Amino acid sequence: MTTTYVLRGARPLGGEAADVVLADGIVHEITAPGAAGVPDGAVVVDAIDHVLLPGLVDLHTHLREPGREDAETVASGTRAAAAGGFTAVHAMANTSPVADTAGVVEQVWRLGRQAGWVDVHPVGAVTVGLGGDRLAELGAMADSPARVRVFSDDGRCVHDPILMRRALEYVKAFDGVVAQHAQEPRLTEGAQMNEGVVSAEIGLAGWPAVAEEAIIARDVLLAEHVGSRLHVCHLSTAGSVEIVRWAKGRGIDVTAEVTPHHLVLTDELARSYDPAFKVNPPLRTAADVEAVRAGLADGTIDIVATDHAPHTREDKDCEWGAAAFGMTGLETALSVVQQTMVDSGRLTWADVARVLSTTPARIGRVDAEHGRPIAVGEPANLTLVDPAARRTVDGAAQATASANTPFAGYELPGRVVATFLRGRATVLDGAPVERTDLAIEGAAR
Ligand SMILES: NC(=O)N[C@@H](CC(=O)O)C(=O)O
Ligand SMILES: [Zn+2]
Ligand SMILES: [Zn+2]
Repeated sequence: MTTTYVLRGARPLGGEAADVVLADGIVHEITAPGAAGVPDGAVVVDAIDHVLLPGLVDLHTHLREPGREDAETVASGTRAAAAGGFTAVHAMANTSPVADTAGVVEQVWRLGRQAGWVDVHPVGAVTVGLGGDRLAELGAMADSPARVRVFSDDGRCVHDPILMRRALEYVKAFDGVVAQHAQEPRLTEGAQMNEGVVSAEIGLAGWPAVAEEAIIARDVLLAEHVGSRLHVCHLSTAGSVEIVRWAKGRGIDVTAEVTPHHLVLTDELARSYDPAFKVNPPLRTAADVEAVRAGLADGTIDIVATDHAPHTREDKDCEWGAAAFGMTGLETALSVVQQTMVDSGRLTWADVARVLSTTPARIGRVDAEHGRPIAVGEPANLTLVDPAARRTVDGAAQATASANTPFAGYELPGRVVATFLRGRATVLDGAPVERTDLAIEGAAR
């Protein structure tokens, strides 16, 4: 038996207040505020002035299992995801072994089900071992119980144009998408940060914007040529926004994501030589930050994806040059979007639902369950947010197993009060709810 929840006075998509009743895994009833009855045993959640969103969907998460369980596991990463308001994540393929076979993607998918925090949708590698020279068994991964629809060599760029072309052609058969990590490898050899004034002044090898833009330009043309769909991972430069805008104007089937960190942080932070700010693609300039915000506001950039990239202390607490690229993001994403886009008036909460739930669910083809309208009969995958709350980020206090947040010590707006996965609370009163029903739910499925 699942608990019934009465969300008293919530504002679906930031609109008019309502009572929203969750029962039997679905949205059971939506009434005027204060009007919903409370059945025996139901839990009433004070949701006055809280925004109710469809559960967030991350198209770009690194869960590190198998292989780097010292940095994150499927269980710890998905617990962090629930704490951040997510109900589904797409787990990137750059694990060890690489998720390039039906066996590995099925393993990750099963670990996600066992953990039960969010729905885990494995991303399949495009090439064997991310090696960039042979296509992986894309069809077998698509046909596996994990039903893979997103394919990516993320961490590496699918550089060979003939392989990229074949991948784009191949995934059409099962309505898949290739998610490209756009990084021209020759132009970025040894690169440590954005190429520009700051890299020149502090003497770190630079990574030019054109290394990203050249690949995006090539790939949108390839996608047009073969009539396939393309997704651009973690777009980070003003020029990339222009290329995607041009491609969409031409009718090319391309979607693009921006990370929370590229919406707010700049390469000025590298002056600290703090590897917390070392990430791929690198933090760019203030002009790029403004361009990606404008691109997200006008719909050129379709979604926000976290690129949650946990790393151990050994891999991060060292000198800049030796440190790993990447930052955690699941537990700060919504707050950063609120601060940069909602509180500044550039997006409404309905837009936030679109860029963090509805559209990522559609791109990843998980939209039968996730990113649904908040309406009676729909699956109760929901996130309740208190936008008036403020909190100071403490890396050590987060649910992720790694502490490499770039936002340590930042005061951010908004707090995830509750997350519901098929009507079950994974987060309540802002804290993850440990499952007591594992055996029962496992059997029921
Ligand atoms: N973003 C990063 O800096 N690192 C990612 C890889 C990637 O997303 O390219 C990682 O796996 O650590
Ligand atoms: Zn990447
Ligand atoms: Zn990534």
